[in-house]
Amino acid sequence: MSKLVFIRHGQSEWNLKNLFTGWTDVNLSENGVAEAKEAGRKLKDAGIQLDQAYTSVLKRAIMTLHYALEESDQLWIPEVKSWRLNERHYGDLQGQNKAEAAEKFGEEQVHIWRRSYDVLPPMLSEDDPRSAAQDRRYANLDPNVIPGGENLKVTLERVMPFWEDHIAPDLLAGKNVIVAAHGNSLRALTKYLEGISDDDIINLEIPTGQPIVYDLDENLKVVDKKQL
Ligand SMILES: O=C(O)[C@H](O)COP(=O)(O)O
Repeated sequence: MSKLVFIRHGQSEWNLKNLFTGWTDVNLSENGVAEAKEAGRKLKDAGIQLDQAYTSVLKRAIMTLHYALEESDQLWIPEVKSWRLNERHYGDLQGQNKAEAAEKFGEEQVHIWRRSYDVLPPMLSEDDPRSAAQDRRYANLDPNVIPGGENLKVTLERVMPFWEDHIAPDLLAGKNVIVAAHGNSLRALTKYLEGISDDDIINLEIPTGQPIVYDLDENLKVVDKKQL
Protein backbone atom coordinates (compact mmCIF):
# COMPACT_ATOMS: atom_id res chain seq x y z
CA MET A 1 0.00 0.00 0.00
CA SER A 2 1.32 3.47 -0.92
CA LYS A 3 0.34 6.94 0.15
CA LEU A 4 -0.28 9.73 -2.33
CA VAL A 5 -0.49 13.28 -1.00
CA PHE A 6 -1.93 16.08 -3.12
CA ILE A 7 -1.38 19.62 -1.99
CA ARG A 8 -2.58 22.70 -3.82
CA HIS A 9 -0.23 25.63 -3.26
CA GLY A 10 -1.03 28.03 -0.43
CA GLN A 11 -2.86 31.26 -1.23
CA SER A 12 -0.95 33.24 -3.87
CA GLU A 13 -0.75 37.01 -4.28
CA TRP A 14 -3.06 36.69 -7.27
CA ASN A 15 -5.54 34.46 -5.39
CA LEU A 16 -5.67 37.30 -2.88
CA LYS A 17 -6.32 39.87 -5.62
CA ASN A 18 -8.86 37.51 -7.29
CA LEU A 19 -6.97 37.46 -10.61
CA PHE A 20 -6.95 34.63 -13.16
CA THR A 21 -3.43 33.21 -12.80
CA GLY A 22 -2.87 30.04 -14.84
CA TRP A 23 0.77 29.88 -15.97
CA THR A 24 1.65 33.32 -14.52
CA ASP A 25 4.45 32.75 -12.00
CA VAL A 26 3.29 34.63 -8.91
CA ASN A 27 4.46 34.47 -5.29
CA LEU A 28 2.66 33.04 -2.29
CA SER A 29 0.93 35.63 -0.12
CA GLU A 30 1.89 35.87 3.56
CA ASN A 31 -1.17 33.79 4.35
CA GLY A 32 -0.11 31.27 1.67
CA VAL A 33 3.27 30.81 3.35
CA ALA A 34 1.50 30.22 6.68
CA GLU A 35 -0.83 27.68 5.02
CA ALA A 36 2.12 25.80 3.51
CA LYS A 37 3.95 25.64 6.85
CA GLU A 38 0.79 24.49 8.60
CA ALA A 39 0.39 21.76 5.96
CA GLY A 40 3.90 20.55 6.81
CA ARG A 41 3.05 20.43 10.52
CA LYS A 42 -0.06 18.39 9.69
CA LEU A 43 2.01 15.94 7.63
CA LYS A 44 4.43 15.61 10.52
CA ASP A 45 1.67 15.11 13.11
CA ALA A 46 0.06 12.46 10.89
CA GLY A 47 3.44 10.67 10.70
CA ILE A 48 3.47 10.67 6.91
CA GLN A 49 6.88 9.58 5.63
CA LEU A 50 7.43 10.69 2.06
CA ASP A 51 9.87 9.21 -0.47
CA GLN A 52 9.43 11.36 -3.56
CA ALA A 53 8.10 14.83 -4.40
CA TYR A 54 6.72 16.20 -7.65
CA THR A 55 5.81 19.78 -8.41
CA SER A 56 5.27 22.21 -11.26
CA VAL A 57 7.66 24.84 -12.63
CA LEU A 58 5.66 27.61 -10.91
CA LYS A 59 7.04 29.05 -7.69
CA ARG A 60 3.78 29.08 -5.72
CA ALA A 61 3.73 25.26 -5.89
CA ILE A 62 7.50 24.83 -5.49
CA MET A 63 7.61 27.09 -2.43
CA THR A 64 4.58 25.36 -0.89
CA LEU A 65 6.32 22.02 -1.32
CA HIS A 66 9.50 23.34 0.28
CA TYR A 67 7.77 24.94 3.27
CA ALA A 68 5.70 21.79 3.85
CA LEU A 69 8.71 19.47 3.55
CA GLU A 70 10.83 21.69 5.76
CA GLU A 71 8.18 21.78 8.50
CA SER A 72 7.86 18.00 8.36
CA ASP A 73 11.68 17.46 8.38
CA GLN A 74 11.64 15.93 4.90
CA LEU A 75 13.25 18.63 2.78
CA TRP A 76 15.87 16.06 1.76
CA ILE A 77 13.61 13.83 -0.36
CA PRO A 78 14.15 13.73 -4.15
CA GLU A 79 12.10 16.25 -6.09
CA VAL A 80 11.19 16.58 -9.78
CA LYS A 81 9.61 19.66 -11.36
CA SER A 82 7.56 19.47 -14.53
CA TRP A 83 5.52 21.88 -16.64
CA ARG A 84 2.99 19.03 -16.93
CA LEU A 85 1.89 19.73 -13.34
CA ASN A 86 1.38 23.47 -14.00
CA GLU A 87 -1.97 25.12 -13.41
CA ARG A 88 -4.32 24.93 -16.40
CA HIS A 89 -3.41 27.78 -18.77
CA TYR A 90 -6.12 30.42 -18.50
CA GLY A 91 -5.40 32.00 -21.93
CA ASP A 92 -6.31 35.63 -22.38
CA LEU A 93 -8.09 35.62 -19.00
CA GLN A 94 -4.69 35.56 -17.24
CA GLY A 95 -4.26 38.79 -15.31
CA GLN A 96 -7.95 39.71 -15.44
CA ASN A 97 -9.95 40.11 -12.23
CA LYS A 98 -12.48 37.28 -11.84
CA ALA A 99 -15.27 39.52 -10.50
CA GLU A 100 -14.72 42.11 -13.25
CA ALA A 101 -14.73 39.34 -15.87
CA ALA A 102 -18.09 38.14 -14.46
CA GLU A 103 -19.48 41.68 -14.87
CA LYS A 104 -18.10 41.93 -18.40
CA PHE A 105 -18.92 38.47 -19.78
CA GLY A 106 -21.70 37.36 -17.38
CA GLU A 107 -21.40 35.15 -14.32
CA GLU A 108 -22.53 32.04 -16.14
CA GLN A 109 -19.91 32.38 -18.87
CA VAL A 110 -17.14 32.89 -16.32
CA HIS A 111 -18.34 29.88 -14.31
CA ILE A 112 -18.25 27.78 -17.51
CA TRP A 113 -14.69 28.94 -18.27
CA ARG A 114 -13.62 28.17 -14.71
CA ARG A 115 -15.32 24.86 -14.04
CA SER A 116 -16.57 23.18 -17.24
CA TYR A 117 -14.66 20.16 -18.47
CA ASP A 118 -14.27 20.99 -22.12
CA VAL A 119 -14.91 24.69 -22.83
CA LEU A 120 -11.72 26.58 -23.70
CA PRO A 121 -11.03 30.08 -22.37
CA PRO A 122 -10.29 32.88 -24.87
CA MET A 123 -6.84 32.00 -26.25
CA LEU A 124 -3.63 33.97 -25.85
CA SER A 125 -1.62 34.56 -29.04
CA GLU A 126 2.01 33.41 -29.23
CA ASP A 127 3.32 36.95 -29.63
CA ASP A 128 1.49 38.23 -26.54
CA PRO A 129 4.08 39.23 -23.91
CA ARG A 130 2.18 36.98 -21.43
CA SER A 131 2.66 33.92 -23.68
CA ALA A 132 4.67 31.00 -22.29
CA ALA A 133 6.29 30.75 -25.74
CA GLN A 134 8.42 33.76 -24.68
CA ASP A 135 9.50 32.14 -21.40
CA ARG A 136 12.94 30.51 -21.14
CA ARG A 137 11.74 27.75 -18.81
CA TYR A 138 9.70 26.27 -21.68
CA ALA A 139 12.43 26.72 -24.33
CA ASN A 140 13.15 22.98 -24.61
CA LEU A 141 9.51 22.04 -25.26
CA ASP A 142 8.05 21.31 -28.66
CA PRO A 143 6.36 24.67 -29.46
CA ASN A 144 3.19 22.74 -30.32
CA VAL A 145 2.68 21.64 -26.70
CA ILE A 146 2.94 25.18 -25.28
CA PRO A 147 -0.70 26.15 -24.75
CA GLY A 148 -2.39 29.46 -25.48
CA GLY A 149 -5.24 28.39 -23.18
CA GLU A 150 -6.51 25.11 -21.73
CA ASN A 151 -9.71 23.56 -20.43
CA LEU A 152 -9.68 20.77 -17.84
CA LYS A 153 -9.77 18.10 -20.57
CA VAL A 154 -6.57 19.39 -22.21
CA THR A 155 -5.00 19.79 -18.77
CA LEU A 156 -5.79 16.15 -17.97
CA GLU A 157 -4.31 15.05 -21.30
CA ARG A 158 -0.99 16.75 -20.58
CA VAL A 159 -0.86 15.69 -16.92
CA MET A 160 -1.50 11.99 -17.64
CA PRO A 161 1.86 11.21 -19.35
CA PHE A 162 3.55 12.50 -16.20
CA TRP A 163 1.34 10.29 -14.03
CA GLU A 164 2.14 7.24 -16.21
CA ASP A 165 5.89 7.90 -16.47
CA HIS A 166 6.70 9.09 -12.94
CA ILE A 167 3.99 9.11 -10.28
CA ALA A 168 2.34 5.73 -10.95
CA PRO A 169 5.64 3.78 -11.22
CA ASP A 170 6.79 5.22 -7.86
CA LEU A 171 3.51 4.30 -6.20
CA LEU A 172 3.61 0.81 -7.70
CA ALA A 173 7.12 0.45 -6.26
CA GLY A 174 5.66 1.16 -2.80
CA LYS A 175 6.90 4.76 -2.47
CA ASN A 176 4.92 7.47 -0.70
CA VAL A 177 4.58 10.41 -3.06
CA ILE A 178 3.65 14.07 -2.61
CA VAL A 179 2.40 16.15 -5.54
CA ALA A 180 2.44 19.90 -4.88
CA ALA A 181 0.51 21.50 -7.70
CA HIS A 182 -2.50 23.63 -8.57
CA GLY A 183 -6.28 23.77 -8.31
CA ASN A 184 -6.92 22.50 -11.81
CA SER A 185 -3.94 20.19 -12.42
CA LEU A 186 -5.01 18.47 -9.17
CA ARG A 187 -8.69 18.47 -10.22
CA ALA A 188 -7.54 16.65 -13.38
CA LEU A 189 -5.56 14.05 -11.42
CA THR A 190 -8.41 13.64 -8.92
CA LYS A 191 -10.87 13.08 -11.77
CA TYR A 192 -8.70 10.28 -13.09
CA LEU A 193 -7.88 8.73 -9.71
CA GLU A 194 -11.45 8.77 -8.38
CA GLY A 195 -13.17 8.11 -11.73
CA ILE A 196 -15.25 11.31 -11.53
CA SER A 197 -17.48 11.95 -14.57
CA ASP A 198 -17.08 14.91 -16.94
CA ASP A 199 -20.29 16.40 -15.49
CA ASP A 200 -19.54 15.86 -11.81
CA ILE A 201 -16.02 17.29 -11.94
CA ILE A 202 -17.65 20.75 -12.19
CA ASN A 203 -18.44 20.51 -8.46
CA LEU A 204 -14.95 19.60 -7.25
CA GLU A 205 -13.05 22.41 -5.53
CA ILE A 206 -9.59 21.89 -4.08
CA PRO A 207 -8.70 24.20 -1.17
CA THR A 208 -5.32 25.96 -0.94
CA GLY A 209 -2.64 24.50 1.31
CA GLN A 210 -4.57 21.47 2.65
CA PRO A 211 -2.88 18.07 2.29
CA ILE A 212 -5.20 15.43 0.82
CA VAL A 213 -3.92 11.94 1.62
CA TYR A 214 -4.88 8.83 -0.36
CA ASP A 215 -4.13 5.24 0.60
CA LEU A 216 -3.80 3.24 -2.61
CA ASP A 217 -3.78 -0.53 -3.07
CA GLU A 218 -1.35 -2.45 -5.28
CA ASN A 219 -3.51 -1.62 -8.34
CA LEU A 220 -3.54 2.07 -7.39
CA LYS A 221 -7.20 1.92 -6.45
CA VAL A 222 -8.25 4.36 -3.72
CA VAL A 223 -8.72 2.59 -0.39
CA ASP A 224 -8.99 5.69 1.77
CA LYS A 225 -8.95 9.48 1.33
CA LYS A 226 -8.66 12.13 3.98
CA GLN A 227 -7.95 15.83 4.11
CA LEU A 228 -5.58 16.69 6.96
O1 LIG B 1 -5.24 29.99 -12.09
C1 LIG B 1 -6.01 30.49 -11.25
O2 LIG B 1 -6.57 31.58 -11.40
C2 LIG B 1 -6.29 29.74 -9.96
O3 LIG B 1 -5.16 29.14 -9.50
C3 LIG B 1 -7.38 28.71 -10.12
O4 LIG B 1 -8.46 29.41 -10.50
P1 LIG B 1 -9.96 28.87 -10.68
O5 LIG B 1 -10.48 28.54 -9.32
O6 LIG B 1 -10.64 30.03 -11.31
O7 LIG B 1 -9.90 27.69 -11.61
